[in-house]
Parts: sequence; structure tokens; C-alpha cells
Amino acid sequence: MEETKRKQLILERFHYSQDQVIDKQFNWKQMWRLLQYLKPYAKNLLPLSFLTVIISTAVRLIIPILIGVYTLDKAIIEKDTTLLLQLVFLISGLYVLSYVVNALRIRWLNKLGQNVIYDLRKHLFTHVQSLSHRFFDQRSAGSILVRIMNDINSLQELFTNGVINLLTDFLLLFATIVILFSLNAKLTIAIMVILPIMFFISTSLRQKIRLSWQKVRLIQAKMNSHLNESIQGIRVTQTFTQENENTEFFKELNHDNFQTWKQAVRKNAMFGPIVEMTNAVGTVILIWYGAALVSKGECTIGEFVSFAFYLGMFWEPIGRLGQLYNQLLIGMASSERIFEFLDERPLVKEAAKPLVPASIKGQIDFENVEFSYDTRRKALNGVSFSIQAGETVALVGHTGSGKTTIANLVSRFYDATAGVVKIDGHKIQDLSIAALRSQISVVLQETFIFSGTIMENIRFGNPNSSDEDVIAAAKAVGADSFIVQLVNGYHTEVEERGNILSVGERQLLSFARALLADPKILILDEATASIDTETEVKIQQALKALLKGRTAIMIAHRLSTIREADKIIVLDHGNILEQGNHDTLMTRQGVYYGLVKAQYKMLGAV
Ligand SMILES: Nc1ncnc2c1ncn2[C@@H]1O[C@H](COP(=O)(O)OP(=O)(O)OP(=O)(O)O)[C@@H](O)[C@H]1O
Repeated sequence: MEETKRKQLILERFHYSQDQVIDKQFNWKQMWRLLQYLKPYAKNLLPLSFLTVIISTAVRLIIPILIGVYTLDKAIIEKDTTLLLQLVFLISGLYVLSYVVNALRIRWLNKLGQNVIYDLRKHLFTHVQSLSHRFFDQRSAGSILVRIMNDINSLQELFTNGVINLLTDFLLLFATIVILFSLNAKLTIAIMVILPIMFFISTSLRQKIRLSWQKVRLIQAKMNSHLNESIQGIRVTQTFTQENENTEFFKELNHDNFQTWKQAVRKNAMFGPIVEMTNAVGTVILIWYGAALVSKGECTIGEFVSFAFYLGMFWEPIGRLGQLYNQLLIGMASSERIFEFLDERPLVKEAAKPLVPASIKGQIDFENVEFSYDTRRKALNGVSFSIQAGETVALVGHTGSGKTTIANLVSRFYDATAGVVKIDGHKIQDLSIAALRSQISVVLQETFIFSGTIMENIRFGNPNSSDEDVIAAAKAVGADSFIVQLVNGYHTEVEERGNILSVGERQLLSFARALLADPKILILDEATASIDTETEVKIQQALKALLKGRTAIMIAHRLSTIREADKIIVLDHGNILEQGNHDTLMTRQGVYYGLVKAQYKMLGAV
């Protein structure tokens, strides 16, 4: 009992939201939108692929008539050797043509499919990159990743084979029915009797198979989420010795995956024999009734043989169309999820005629600015202040008081809900977003290091800078001394998130990156919080170099780092309580004075 309860607790602990709907009703509008991605290929790959489809289908349809009606009835039975020879050549030639056309068909279709997937993925990625911060606030990285990778992959099959096969199959089916009827209408009707039975069995079985594969995919999505979290959080897991719980949950998932997969495969395996059985029934009817018709003289031997060939061709698309239908429904769900992202518009919009100033001086004005991330709480509550170009301003206040929010509004990651934010006297919304952001650098406490070399990571600040510029920037902020000690110096590879570097070293790299960008406005969000006292002294010096001639907004919890700021703004619950320089605020003996005293007391106690 205890054990069951424990297992239950583990299962409840790892809860993963399910934003995966695997299949959806067929929707023409959506299909039409998907087909638009074929447009760029409307003049080359698409018509070429169609042509190969039509030629290969036509060749397949001609051969049985040539074998049955002409070779058997005309050449063999009537002993016409010249005709027989001609037919042998013709049929061989057609087989060669069919081989060549099929090879081209596969090649062009795959190329077409791959091109469409490439375009769609590029479109989606470019679009997602242009979206505002709010979009990323509301979604996990995993769910975005799944759409760009898995959902697009599931459309791949639809585009490479699905769309054209669908056409080929309809063409084949229609043509075979017409030929079967024209060869012998009575025999065709007799065989078609089993069609509804076959249709009923295959549709219901197909649906069951589809549902089983859905289950497999859902479990696999859960496994992905769990794996992602386990690897990202491995340090925390090991610290709290939670490996066994993790393993146990994984074991459950793995077991479920195995079981559902087995069930799906079992159902899948039933489909083939069922189609074959109906095929066999059809053949029995063909032989029994066909033979009667031949003996009555209502059908020739050749027609009978051709008929048998076409009958085989008739079942083939029927079996495949069911599978294609499933693929189509999966594609509908995936494309719906992809289009949902593509329809997201950036909340921070470029002005119709954006101002592109030659350079920004760096004056910042907030006039009665209000902002809320959601409808429930206000993060800024009518905030007004002015920062002159070149000034250093520090924002202080307790956790959640709105410091980072101010920085976010200056970079225009969000737009104020009310009030006005101005840069150099222009409303921030009137400026070109790219021009604005090219003049702003943000250094966060949690610096992001990309995989690549140290050199490349610093150069991220200004892709056009030379190696010498990068090294000069690193020297200016005091990062050079630790970089040259690394195995390959500036060419040392750092993995994603820069795990081989200490937090302080990563911070120095981001300072160098910011310096290289040479921004007019610099935002340092808790930038010196994770640095030891010795490094801090170094950084304070580096900061002086970094801040020279720029407007700076510093967000700091350690008040010792902001004494020299031109202005200190004290925030509380989205309101400004005080503003002034260190000396003025200390003389006033208000909130700032209290914060400084409290911090000294705490440090003194340590
Ligand atoms: N992306 C977000 N979505 C919703 N609410 C948010 C978001 N970011 C911040 N908030 C909320 O807005 C308020 C202000 O947050 P902000 O990050 O500006 O505080 P802060 O003063 O920088 O805090 P800290 O010193 O802890 O970094 C907080 O109540 C916070 O919970």
C-alpha cells in the first residue's frame, strides 16, 4: 500500500501539460493555406512531378491491355509472330520508360517536399524570432521547439508523398474503374459487391490504428518533456538525491511507451491481411464468374487476363488512400499548431514611418508610465523620471518593485500600457526598433553564452569587429587576463550556456560584448551581483570605462556599487518613492537611507 502511494506521489509530481492534439478534422481552408507553400515551385518542380506522375500512371495502365487483349488474343491465339515481336519490343520499351520516369518522379517529389519543408521551417523560425517577449513569457521553450521540429516533420511525409500520391491514387482508381467497366461490366459489378465490406472493415480498423499511434506519440511527447527537464535540472536532482524518483517516473513512461507501441503495431499488422483477404475474395469471384463468362463466350481469355491485372491495380490505391487520409489528419493538427504561431503578431510594432536617427544621444524620459504584464497586477504605477544623456542612474527597491520592467520598456521589449516613454525627446514608438536596439546593450545577471568560441561570443556585440577590437574590449573590462589562461585562449570553445566558465567570468564576457557594441544606452541588470569583492573592484574600474559617454541604467541590490550614480531612483510596488543622488538621499534619511543602513548592518553582522 505504502509503495503504491509513493508511486502515485511520484506520478503526480511530474505533471506535463498536453498541448498536443494529434489529429484534426480535414479543413479545406487550412489545406489551401498549406498548398500555398508549393507556389514557388509552380513553374518547375511541381509541373515536372505531375508530368512524371501522369506518364508513370499511363504506362502502368497501358501494359495490361497490351499483354491481355493484344499479346494473348491477337498475337498468340491468332499466331501473328510479327505482332508478337512488335509487342515484346513495345512492352519492354514501356517498362524502361516506366523505370526512368519513376526514378525521376521519386527524385523530384522528394526535392519538392524537402524544399517546402525547408521554406516552412525557415518561415516559422524567422517569424518566431520576430515575436515580442510576451509570446515567450507564455510558452515553454520545449513547446516552441516541438512545433518547429516535430510538427514540421510530420508535414514532411504529407508533402513528399502524400499530396502527389493522393492525386496518383485518385487518377489510378478512376482510370482502373473505367477500364474494368469497359473490359467487362458484368464481371466488374460482381466484384464490386465486396467493396462496401472492404471499405467498412478498413475504415474502422484504420481509425483504431490511428488512435493507437496517437497514444504512442502522446507518451513520447511526455518522455521528451521529462528528458529535457531531467537533463537541464540534473544538478538540482543530484543535490537533492532525487535520481531514484526520476528513474522511477521514467521507467513508468518507458513501460507505457513500450506497451502502447506493441498494441499499435499489433493493430497495424492486421491491416495488410484484411486487404489481402478481400483481394483474395475478389480473385475467387473473378476466377469463378470470369471462367463462366469465358466459357459462355462473353469474355475473351485476353480480356480475362487484363482484367486480373487491373483488379490488382484497383486494390492498391484503395489500401493506400486510407493511410493517406490518416496522414492528412495528422497533418491538419500539425499545420493548425504551426499556423497558430504564424498568426501571432508581434505586440511591439514598428511605426508606419519609423524615425531612424543618425545617432541617439541617450536621453530617457518616463511620463506617467503604467505597465502590467497581466490584467491582475500593475508592475508600474504612473512612473515619471528623466535621465539626461550620459548620466548614470541606479534603480533600487525590493524584489518585484518594477526595476527590470523599467529596463524592459527602455529596450521596447514591451510597450507601456499608459503614459509615454521618450528617447531623445521622441516617443519610443516612433523610432525604428532596430535603430533603437542597436544603440542599447543589456547586461543581465544571468548572462547568456552561445556555443562557439570566446572570440565569437564577444563578437556577438558587433559582428563587424576585428579580432583586435574584440581583444581590446576584453582588456578594457579586465576579461583578458582569464581568457589568455584558457587552453586555447580566445579560441576556446564554450558549450551552450558557457558551463565551463564561472558566473563572474561569464559576466566579464558580457561586459566585453556590451563594450564592443558601443551602445549609447547601457542597462546593467544586477550585473555585479554574482562577483566576489576582489573582482568587483576590478569591475568597478571596468565599469568606469564602460559607462564613459553613455547613459546607464544600473539595477543593483548591492547598494555599495551605486554610490557614484548621478541619480538613484527608489521604487516600491511600481511607484517611485524617492529620487536624488546618494548624498541627497542619505541626508533626507528616507527609504534609501533605511536600505543602506540595513545593508551595512547585515554586512557588519557577517
Ligand atoms: N514576464 C512577466 N510576466 C508576468 N509578470 C511579470 C513578468 N515579469 C515580472 N513580472 C511581475 O512584475 C512585477 C515587477 O517585476 P520586475 O521584474 O520589474 O521586478 P524587479 O524589481 O526587477 O525584481 P527583482 O529585483 O527581483 O529582479 C513583479 O510583481 C513580477 O512578478
